[in-house]
Amino acid sequence: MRLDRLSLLNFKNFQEASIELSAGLNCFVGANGAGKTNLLDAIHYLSMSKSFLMAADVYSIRHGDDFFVVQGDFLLKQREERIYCGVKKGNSKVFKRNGKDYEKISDHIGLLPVVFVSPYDTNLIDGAGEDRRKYLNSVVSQLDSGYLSTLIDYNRVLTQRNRYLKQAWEARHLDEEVLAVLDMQLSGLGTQIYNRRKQFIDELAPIFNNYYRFVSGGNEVVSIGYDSALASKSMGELLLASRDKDRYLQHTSVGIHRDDIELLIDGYPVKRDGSQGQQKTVLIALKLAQFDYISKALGIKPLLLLDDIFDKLDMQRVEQLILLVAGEAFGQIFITDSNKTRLDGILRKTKGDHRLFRVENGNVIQVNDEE
Ligand SMILES: Nc1ncnc2c1ncn2[C@@H]1O[C@H](COP(=O)(O)OP(=O)(O)OP(=O)(O)O)[C@@H](O)[C@H]1O
Repeated sequence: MRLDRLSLLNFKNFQEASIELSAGLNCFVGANGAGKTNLLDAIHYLSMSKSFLMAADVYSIRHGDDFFVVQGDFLLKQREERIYCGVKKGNSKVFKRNGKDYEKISDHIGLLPVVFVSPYDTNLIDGAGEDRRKYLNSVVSQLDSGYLSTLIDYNRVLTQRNRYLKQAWEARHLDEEVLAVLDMQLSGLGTQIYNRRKQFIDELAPIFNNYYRFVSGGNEVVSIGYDSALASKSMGELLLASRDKDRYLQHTSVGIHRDDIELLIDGYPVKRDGSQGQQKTVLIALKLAQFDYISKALGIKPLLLLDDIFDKLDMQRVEQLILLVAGEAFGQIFITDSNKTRLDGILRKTKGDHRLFRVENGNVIQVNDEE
């Protein structure tokens, strides 16, 4: 899979831009605030139908305008695919594949997978459990279209259960049978989600370790695990055991909406004991492992978006990463850096097709390597 052309209209700081991309490595160099991350976010839109920054769509409309359009011409399994995303203030988002509106935009997720490595990923380490669950949900839904609908159903039943607990508290009467029906539905959906997430993390773990070892030079040992109360008890047992507590709390205190990912370095939490460079290496290894996992599961190499990945890393780690990026293991890569010398270093090592672009105040210009 590859993106051949990216066109933007009123997207963030780009008034109008159209870029012909390399099938291999695409390097974007420019000063801070030039719009490099915005370009990667536009690509994220075409894959995931929303901003990587999770912001509302209207914030991606260029200041002073009232709509934006992002369009991409892809080649997927020898077929051309034109993806269009348009957002106008006050209207709902229009998302089209080859000129045809999607009935449900969520049906698009997984068609053109993407892996985004970003400085904003730090919330996967120092953020709340919710940030890590969002990450899990976003990755697994690219792998398995049924997962997203199961998750939507789970959240719907969870809302119903919480509403019922509140009503029962206010009415001073709880019908055990109503709760039992809700619990049964929630357990069935929750167990499916637990199994899918656990399978993903268990299979990701050895790949994650390998990438960490390669980039760090084997200086530390890391591990990743899925942290869930469902590991020791079934969801039905957990709901039953917390029924009294939930009545008083008026919400559901157990379930997969409380789960987390555990990241350790030499046996201790990365969040507490990892240095900034180690934390960054963990995030990069996690995302590269995700890339391998998705490639194998879907039989397509996702687009790899690498935003400012070298910051905070020592020379040895930077060199190892350059080896990875310049190699043949990944498909189409998009990499941003404010340091042109570093990008030149990567381009010199790259044997395959590549292009260098300069980004300046919302303009993108293709330049020759030696310029
Ligand atoms: N809706 C918008 N309309 C106009 N400009 C916007 C909008 N949203 C963000 N910007 C501008 O985009 C710029 C940030 O772009 P971006 O994050 O892509 O920079 P960058 O090149 O990646 O910089 P850095 O090297 O610092 O990471 C800022 O100048 C910001 O004001």
